[in-house]
Amino acid sequence: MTGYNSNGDVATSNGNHNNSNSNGTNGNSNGHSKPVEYTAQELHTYPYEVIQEIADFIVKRAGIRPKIGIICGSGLGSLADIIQDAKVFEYEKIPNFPVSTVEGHAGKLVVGTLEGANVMAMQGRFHFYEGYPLAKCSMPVRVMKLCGVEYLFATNAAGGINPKFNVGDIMLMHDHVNMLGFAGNSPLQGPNDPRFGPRFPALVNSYNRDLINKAIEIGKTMGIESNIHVGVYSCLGGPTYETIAELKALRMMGVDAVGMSTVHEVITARHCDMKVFAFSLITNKCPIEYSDKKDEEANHEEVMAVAKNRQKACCELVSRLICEIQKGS
Ligand SMILES: O=P(O)(O)O[C@H]1O[C@H](CO)[C@@H](O)[C@H]1O
Ligand code: HPA
Repeated sequence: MTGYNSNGDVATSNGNHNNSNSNGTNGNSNGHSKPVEYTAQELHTYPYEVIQEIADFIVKRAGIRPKIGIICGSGLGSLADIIQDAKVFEYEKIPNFPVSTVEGHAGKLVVGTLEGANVMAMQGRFHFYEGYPLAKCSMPVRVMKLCGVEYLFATNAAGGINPKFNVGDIMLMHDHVNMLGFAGNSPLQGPNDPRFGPRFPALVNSYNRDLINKAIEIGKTMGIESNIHVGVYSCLGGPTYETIAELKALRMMGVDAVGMSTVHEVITARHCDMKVFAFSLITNKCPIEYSDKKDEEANHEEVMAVAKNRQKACCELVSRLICEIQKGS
């Protein structure tokens, strides 16, 4: 495991310290100072110091402090491809960063500019079903915060439960139902570090109303107003897609779209007082009646194919919203 010595230098697991070496890490070459090994428990909850070290690693090499953080959903990695003057960090080369294991999540952090704003984008997020605890899944949001990010743009691919939604539509999230939270699981579980935020954060108005309204207006000028909705997202643990009974229950609870991500990222972002904008690309319609139709079964290939098809519209929405933020700053 990569660790740090008492000078804050990066060291590799064999104890040899690298000095601006090929894997992008930095440190002494004398080999005398002992690397700090973080325990599995420490990396379970990611202490402030580890997050700070990761943020410093990125900012130092990117040479800029990003203001907007983007998390690309399944098949939506192209949101990061439109970033200019990009510096790309493979997750494997960032000390103490988890690795992406899901198809459609490249595992790269891209830092650069978009519409004149400094941005950082995750091409690949971490999901609970990959075996990561929620604190680890959303740890990059805290890294973003300590890099200087003020706005989180979280995107996802999701199944449409609201019968009015069609495949390819975009649902601007204005609220969520935290099913993992119902089951007693939270990214904020464990000791609270007040340097990030309060022990008991409120989550009403988590989704920035002003940004939602701006996105609706942008949708109109793009001529896609009939494909844009505002609704409630729910995150389940996955990796199974939902049963009909579960989908019926979610619909009764007022859920419009379902996925396996985003909610823990939003919770983490709101805890450290970031402004949040999030949307779901509806990649499949969820059945809420029993039938034998095979084509009603969700599958990840279809999810990614739809996302690829709609990436242009998603990129335009994100770019133009960032442009609006820039106008106001
Ligand atoms: O939420 P994102 O990462 O977009 O991915 C969605 O797509 C995958 C299922 O096809 C799940 O990981 C679900 O959460
Ligand atoms: N359910 C859960 N997650 C998803 C879906 C779905 O139908 N589509 C894309 N991600």
